[in-house]
Amino acid sequence: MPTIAVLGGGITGLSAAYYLKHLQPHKGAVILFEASSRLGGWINSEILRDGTRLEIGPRTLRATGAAGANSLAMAHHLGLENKIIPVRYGHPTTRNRMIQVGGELHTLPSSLKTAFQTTPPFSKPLVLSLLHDLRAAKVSNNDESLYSFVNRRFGSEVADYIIDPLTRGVFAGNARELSVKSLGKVLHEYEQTHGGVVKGALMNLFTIKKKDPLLKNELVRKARTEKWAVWSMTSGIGTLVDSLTNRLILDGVEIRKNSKVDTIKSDRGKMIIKCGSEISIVDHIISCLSSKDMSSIVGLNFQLKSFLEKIPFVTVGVVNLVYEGNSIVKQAAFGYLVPSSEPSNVLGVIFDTCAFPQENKTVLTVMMGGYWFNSLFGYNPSKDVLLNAAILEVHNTLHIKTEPCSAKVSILQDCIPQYVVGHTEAVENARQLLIKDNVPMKLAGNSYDGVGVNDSIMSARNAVMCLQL
Ligand SMILES: Cc1cc2nc3c(=O)[nH]c(=O)nc-3n(C[C@H](O)[C@H](O)[C@H](O)COP(=O)(O)OP(=O)(O)OC[C@H]3O[C@@H](n4cnc5c(N)ncnc54)[C@H](O)[C@@H]3O)c2cc1C
Ligand SMILES: C=Cc1c2[nH]c(c1C)Cc1[nH]c(c(CCC(=O)O)c1C)Cc1[nH]c(c(C)c1CCC(=O)O)Cc1[nH]c(c(C)c1C=C)C2
Repeated sequence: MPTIAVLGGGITGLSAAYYLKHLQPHKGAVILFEASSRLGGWINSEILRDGTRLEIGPRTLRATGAAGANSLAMAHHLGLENKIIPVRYGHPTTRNRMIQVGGELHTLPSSLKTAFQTTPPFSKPLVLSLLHDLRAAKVSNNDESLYSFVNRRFGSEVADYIIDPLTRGVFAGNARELSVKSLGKVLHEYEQTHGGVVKGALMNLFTIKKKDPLLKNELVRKARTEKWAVWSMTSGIGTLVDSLTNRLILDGVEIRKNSKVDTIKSDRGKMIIKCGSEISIVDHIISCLSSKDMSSIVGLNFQLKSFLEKIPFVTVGVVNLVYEGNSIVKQAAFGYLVPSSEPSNVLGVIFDTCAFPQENKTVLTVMMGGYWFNSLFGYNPSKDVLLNAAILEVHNTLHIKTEPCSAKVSILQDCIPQYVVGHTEAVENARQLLIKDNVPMKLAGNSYDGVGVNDSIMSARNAVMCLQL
């Protein structure tokens, strides 16, 4: 029976081990290596002594799309449905997403009605940007930056006030450097195939779509019927990690914590893993490490290393602020994002307790830095600098004068990979190289096929599906 090693105990690694046992299902040994003493990677739900729940990493999973359905199906199989808290379309956090321009908060248009109105900071109704796209000439290219694509097709206001802040609110990144082909694949395809985004979207209406087989899943159907937009769990996203871990233990997966893989190499169809003084020889590896960590362990395979090294990462400062009382923030909203044109060190602020209320507490999360982290805060800022910046931000923008009753500051070093122009090809080249050299290894995780939790789980599933055992 072949032995499979899963590298990394973040959500991708845990999901890969889960799919090995439940999708294929693999009868041989599965060993999971995790460098640290805890599982979950960037997923980090914390419960304070007074019971207040904080999320330092991800806080919601999208319920929509194929990857959204896939995660829900996994949650269903893990028996988590009673612990899920959905946020339905129509809830203020799905309608009210704000941006800060000139120090003022503005709600982004979120309905057909508001798209026909002129709402500041826009100088004209958003619907006119669709006409801009219909009139804009097609430019044939293989990839370009998200900003330049949107600026060309929809105009500068959509690029500056929607795409720029949204790129900060998902990638903590710079829309002028990130790839439209990787992040807006469909938009890029519509222009290349149909000459424009609106034209492509209209053509798409007439194509027959395959029914997603996951729609048979009870929880997926419930989410569709009840119009869930996003979801979390009663004790936070960490519950997914705990539940997966328990399942893997029952499935007989060998979980090795505190086991940092130092090097891996391929030798006559096997993979050799060096971890401290221990050597393990396995038949296949599913790497669920970030490309950055992976590049430091691939040893002599310089070509693979050079592909992996080219994917940049950004650091995010996360400050969770807790206040006594429920009426600290006046606006009922998801939160707000700050476009890069604003003179601010803040990327955005999430109003956590608006989506997921907690008894007599208001929780806000201020996210800072990202692509601009080092230029704003230097290489080793003290946590006090970030805390003070966060308190000043909510004081100035949300007019919160009271002191938080507790706060948590985290500096998440190199936490979000940046899919820069050319990313899709670089990933494809890295995967092809492994196939060409007969290296029995798959690459999964948020460095390659999407940065969300859903994408990570889906990439684990795809890696397992591609295994030929
Ligand atoms: C601040 C923040 C907010 C986010 N918000 C959301 C959100 O709201 N919704 C959403 O869907 N997504 C969100 N994300 C993204 C999501 O958290 C990540 O995409 C996802 O957690 C990545 O999981 P992963 O398993 O691929 O990687 P990781 O979590 O990075 O896991 C990799 C694991 O590998 C281990 N490791 C590293 N090197 C080695 C080694 N040499 N040997 C063994 N183990 C090693 C690490 O310790 C780690 O546990 C957010 C991310 C951040 C940082
Ligand atoms: C301000 C910085 C950040 C905020 N969230 C993140 C950063 C860097 C990280 C992040 N947020 C989401 C994802 C997953 C995306 C996915 O593929 O599912 C990641 C990596 C979720 C998300 N955040 C926003 C949107 C529109 C989404 C997509 C899912 C959804 O519709 O909810 C916007 C947003 N992010 C932040 C704020 C303050 C904000 C909008 C007001 C914080």
